Amino acid sequence: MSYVIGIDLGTSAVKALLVNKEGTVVKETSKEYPLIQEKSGYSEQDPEKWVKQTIAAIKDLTHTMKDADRIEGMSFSGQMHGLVLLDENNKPLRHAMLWNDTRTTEECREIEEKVGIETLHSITKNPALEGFTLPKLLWVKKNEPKVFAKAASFVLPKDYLRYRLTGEIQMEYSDAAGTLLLDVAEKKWSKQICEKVGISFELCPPLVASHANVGNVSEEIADQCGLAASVSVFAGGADNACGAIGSGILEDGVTLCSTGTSGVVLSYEEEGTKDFGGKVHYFNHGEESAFYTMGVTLAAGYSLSWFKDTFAADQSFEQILASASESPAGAKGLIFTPYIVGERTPHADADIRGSFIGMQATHTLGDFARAVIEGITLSLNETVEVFREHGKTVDKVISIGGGAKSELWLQMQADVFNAEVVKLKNEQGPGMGAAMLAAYGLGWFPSLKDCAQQFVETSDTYTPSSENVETYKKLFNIYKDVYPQTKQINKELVPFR
Ligand SMILES: Nc1ncnc2c1ncn2[C@@H]1O[C@H](COP(=O)(O)OP(=O)(O)O)[C@@H](O)[C@H]1O
Ligand SMILES: O=C(CO)[C@@H](O)[C@H](O)COP(=O)(O)O
Repeated sequence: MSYVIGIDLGTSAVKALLVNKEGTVVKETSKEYPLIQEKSGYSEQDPEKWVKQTIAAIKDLTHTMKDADRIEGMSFSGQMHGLVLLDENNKPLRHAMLWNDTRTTEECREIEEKVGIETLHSITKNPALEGFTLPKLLWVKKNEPKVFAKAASFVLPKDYLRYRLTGEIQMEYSDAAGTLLLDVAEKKWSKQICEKVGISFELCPPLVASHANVGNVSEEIADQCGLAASVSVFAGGADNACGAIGSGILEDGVTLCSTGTSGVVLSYEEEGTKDFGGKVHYFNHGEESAFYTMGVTLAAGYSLSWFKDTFAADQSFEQILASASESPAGAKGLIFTPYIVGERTPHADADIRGSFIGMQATHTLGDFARAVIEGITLSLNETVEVFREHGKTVDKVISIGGGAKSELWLQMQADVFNAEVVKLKNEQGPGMGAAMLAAYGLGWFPSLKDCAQQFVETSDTYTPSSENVETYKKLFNIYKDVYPQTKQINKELVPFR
């Protein structure tokens, strides 16, 4: 039997899936790495750790295999937007600045001023947001001029990882869309934006399609990973594009909800010409010539991990979720807003911070845990609401990411979104999407849709409970009030951080 490997370079860990030609996940593994947060708003990672942990993960997959020489292809899914700035020898000049690093508010305003909000929107389809790559390039240029002077190119996290495995530098469209330098509809780097903001066009790497064969694993890496050097490497995609592919979101009508470190609600778009007024992101899909829109909650799983690490470090996620399930819908009047690193959708605000509202002496750890999960889900519902306001039907949601391991959370998503929520056999949609790009790139299937028919398998469906739907409708209205009520207070708290 032949195999492909799908690598998902997430924010909390790299996950590797070994998938056979029938679409069965034969083996999976994950290896963690830390976030580096030196100041409030800063979020970085060491690219060398991504490489080291990915090699260890692939080794985990291959070391007990007798037929590792039957692994034919490999592809990648990666956390989006992170700036990996490279010198002329393709060596990183500094740690990567990640998608949840929000230090670049000033640079966002500078982009708006120099490019013009309308021009920026017509070319990139998106507003200037702190998480995107261009503001990070400008921040380094301004604050670390000696580092920037040595820059020869920039790539995104999974592109750097792929470079280290193959020796070839490229970026593909679905991730390039999140840089704020791509003409999304034309699929080419925007000379106009580069010139207006003073970034050399030469820094932008060559662009390829997600399923493009970009080379082979180098002999040295193949040796370290227990692979044959003939393994073909395919470019891969942004984690959310890959999550969509791995969940079969390849046509209009089904919505994706991903609860990883970030939280995402995503919907397929055939064309790149619709206008959501910049309220949600609009990016190129990993399927050629397709697009998607999505809203992002910056700290989804991250809010739960923060809560666990800070208040219940001795408990597993399963134990925390079990105590949350003992608390009723509405957590006895306790509301949490997940703005612990600022927010993106629908409030692009780097200064906002989270709140627990309504604490009372009878609240238990379980009530707090429930409020955290509810707050994250209510935040994701703000994107569902934007989609519905723009005429999209949201009645079936495929749920992936770490949060989809929990039945309580899946049922809560059904109740809050008032939609059917479907769990896949494997919650690792992005890794599966990467494996599918390799399978399609190898020519195993005539299209990604054909591949999805074979590879994407659903398991359970969660239907909304009418009683909880009513409770969450009321709670959602109260939740939406917390942002405007705490915005100014948080601005005044900035100097204390
Ligand atoms: N058993 C569980 N139930 C619910 N959530 C979980 C569970 N295990 C992990 N998580 C959440 O999943 C998140 C990680 O999801 P993952 O999709 O792996 O993220 P990423 O791709 O960003 O690395 C963690 O932040 C954690 O909050
Ligand atoms: O910034 C975004 C999307 O715009 C995030 O969704 C990142 O792509 C990180 O994803 P996870 O590590 O949470 O999967």
